Formats: sequence, structure tokens, C-alpha cells
Amino acid sequence: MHSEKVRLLMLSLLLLSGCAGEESTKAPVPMESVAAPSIRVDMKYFSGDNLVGEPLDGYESNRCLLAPEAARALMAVAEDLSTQGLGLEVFDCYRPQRAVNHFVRWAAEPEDFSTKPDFYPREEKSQMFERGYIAERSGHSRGATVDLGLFRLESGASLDMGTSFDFMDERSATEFPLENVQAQQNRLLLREAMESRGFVNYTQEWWHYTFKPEPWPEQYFDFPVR
Ligand SMILES: C[C@@H](N)C(=O)N[C@H](C)C(=O)O
Ligand SMILES: [Zn+2]
Repeated sequence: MHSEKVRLLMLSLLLLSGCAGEESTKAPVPMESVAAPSIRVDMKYFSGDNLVGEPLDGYESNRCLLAPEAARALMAVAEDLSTQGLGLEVFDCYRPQRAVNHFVRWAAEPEDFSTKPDFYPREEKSQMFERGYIAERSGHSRGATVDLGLFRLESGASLDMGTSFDFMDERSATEFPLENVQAQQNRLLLREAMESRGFVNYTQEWWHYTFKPEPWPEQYFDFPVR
């Protein structure tokens, strides 16, 4: 009984430290690093190939960290799709709060047009949060949300989704009536596969999925991705 109380106290302290924004070399919560033969990890906020145009604060390696339940479900999706010769390309997973804060700073800075043509040609960067393209309190920071697309296992080619990842535009809404019917079907194929394993799509972005029920629905973590 005594040791159970001590264990709970230790767990509470670990969870609290994860939310405090302190630098720590290890994740203070047991997130899992997602890896499987048919999952390609290409963390866009680590590489700098993103709308900010540089790596975001808190991404120190090309790793996809997720809550264990979400990680297991994602690996199950990958296994399901591999029977159709498809793999998952993962663009973002757990997102430290400091990376979200980086987005906030970027949106407040004057427009320099460096990434606008590729990521938000018809939107204003100052409106990204109001328009729902980025969240100040993101599900990604709770560890159960993932941004992803599909690729062919044989060739490695990405499937056409109608728009590229993080193309902030109404055409990225999952059910936007695209002229490209194949791309529309690819979006729906991804949604069906994800939903069958417990993920829910954010209707405004074809790539954004949250595993439900969320293991840590109230927590916004801030340890770096290492
Ligand atoms: C920024 C984009 N990849 C994304 O994840 N948007 C949602 C709304 C979020 O920030 O949680
Ligand atoms: Zn997302």
C-alpha cells in the first residue's frame, strides 16, 4: 500500500514536470518512438521543410513520439495498409509546446513571403490561428495526434492527396470536392484506415488525426523530441 502511494506520488511529479517547460533529456512520460518497416518518418518541423521555413524549437531528432496507445494503433494501421502495398509517411507526432510557441512568434512577425507561395498562397499568416490551421493549444502536444500521408511500398512514391502537407487552404479540407478524383479517393482511403483503428480526422486538414479516447486529454507537454 505504502509503495503504491509512493509510486503514484512519483508519477504525479513526473507528469507535472513534463508540463512545466523544463529542459529534460528524457521524456517525463512514457511516450513511444514509432518505427515499423512500412512507416516512413519525415518530421517536417525537425527538417525545416515547413511553413515557418526552419526547424521548430524542441525538435532535436527525426523521431515520431506518441502515447503508447496511439503508437500501437498507428502501427496497426500501417500493418493493415501494408497488405495493399501502402505505407504511412508521418510528418508530425508529439509536438512540444515550445514548438507551438514558435508558430505563435512566427505568425506575429511581418510577412516575408519566403514560404507563402508553397504553404499559404491564399491565406494571411497572421490569421493562421483564427482560421484553424494551427492551434495554440494543440492536440499534438498531448501526444495522441499525428499528421500523415500514404506512400507506395514498392516505389516509395507518395500518393497524391490533392494538396501537399500543411498547405493551409480550403482545398486541404478532407472532403473538399477536388477535381482530381484519385486524390479524393486517397484521402478517403487514409481516413477509413485511420478510423478503423480509433483515429478521428480534423475535417479541415486531410493529414491530421487524433487517437480517441486520448490518454492524456488535459496535458500539454513540453519536453523536447530527442
Ligand atoms: C500545423 C498543422 N500541421 C496542425 O497540426 N494543425 C492543427 C490545427 C494543430 O496545430 O493542432
Ligand atoms: Zn496536425
